[in-house]
Amino acid sequence: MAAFGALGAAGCSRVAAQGTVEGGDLLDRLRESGSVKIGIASEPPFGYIDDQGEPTGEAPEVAKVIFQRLGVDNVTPVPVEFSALIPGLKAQQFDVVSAGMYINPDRCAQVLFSDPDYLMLDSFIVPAGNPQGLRDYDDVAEQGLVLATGQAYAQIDYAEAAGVRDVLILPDQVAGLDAVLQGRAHAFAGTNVTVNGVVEGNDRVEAIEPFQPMVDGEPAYGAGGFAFRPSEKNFRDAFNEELLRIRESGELLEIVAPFGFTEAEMTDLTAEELCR
Ligand SMILES: CC1=N[C@H](C(=O)O)[C@@H](O)CN1
Repeated sequence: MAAFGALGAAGCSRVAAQGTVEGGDLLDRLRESGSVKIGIASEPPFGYIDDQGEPTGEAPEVAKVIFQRLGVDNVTPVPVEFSALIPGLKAQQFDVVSAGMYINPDRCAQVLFSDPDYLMLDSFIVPAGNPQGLRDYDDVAEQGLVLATGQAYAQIDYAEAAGVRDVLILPDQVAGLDAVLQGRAHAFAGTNVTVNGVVEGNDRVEAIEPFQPMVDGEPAYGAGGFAFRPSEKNFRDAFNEELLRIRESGELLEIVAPFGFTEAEMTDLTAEELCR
């Protein structure tokens, strides 16, 4: 049963049975409710729930600043597996994906992206001492080793492009650490900061030197941003305007530095370039 409300342009919005609000301009409705739902993937340091139960990480902290400036004070996290971020966005479970998702042509065919707020190299979790001497995906392919990575991660494409035949798909980096510790995979591939975060304090594993993944001889840039439903171009544009402001002023680096991001991870790349 749907009740019709007076939100947004007259007669354009309606409150559906589950209490979600549909129709009209999304940003207007978020301002009115004072709250926005962000999809996160429980992947420190990109997005996670801290010990106090609060959403934090590189992407949620950037989102908090931008939404405050857009007049939306409360950011409510919706944690899902990484592979459920785009389906969850499309199914209206949340309003924006705030998980540091890499911007690439496959994903651009499904969602709208902001410009990237960081650029990152890859790394692998390997047993301490890196017994196979791994430096990149080509080394894994040449030695016919098992490479684990996360479900729906861009790293699956990088591994396949290099000719890795045995890719073990796992829910996340914690499962990846277990797989390497138990010898089910020779390595786990992820972003440099994810991998370094998960090996910290464990002397049975290490992170290899960060490297630039290549696909068909070209660098596959790990540049992440925020994802929006294709119907929400106005919302994306308003968000992006604020993002570019803090990117240009340097405030972005101040927000993300506590999560291990440095000047080296700042970028001028655009979503348009990454979607090509
Ligand atoms: C932040 C992040 N980015 C990559 C991706 O977007 O596929 C994956 O490594 C999963 N986590």
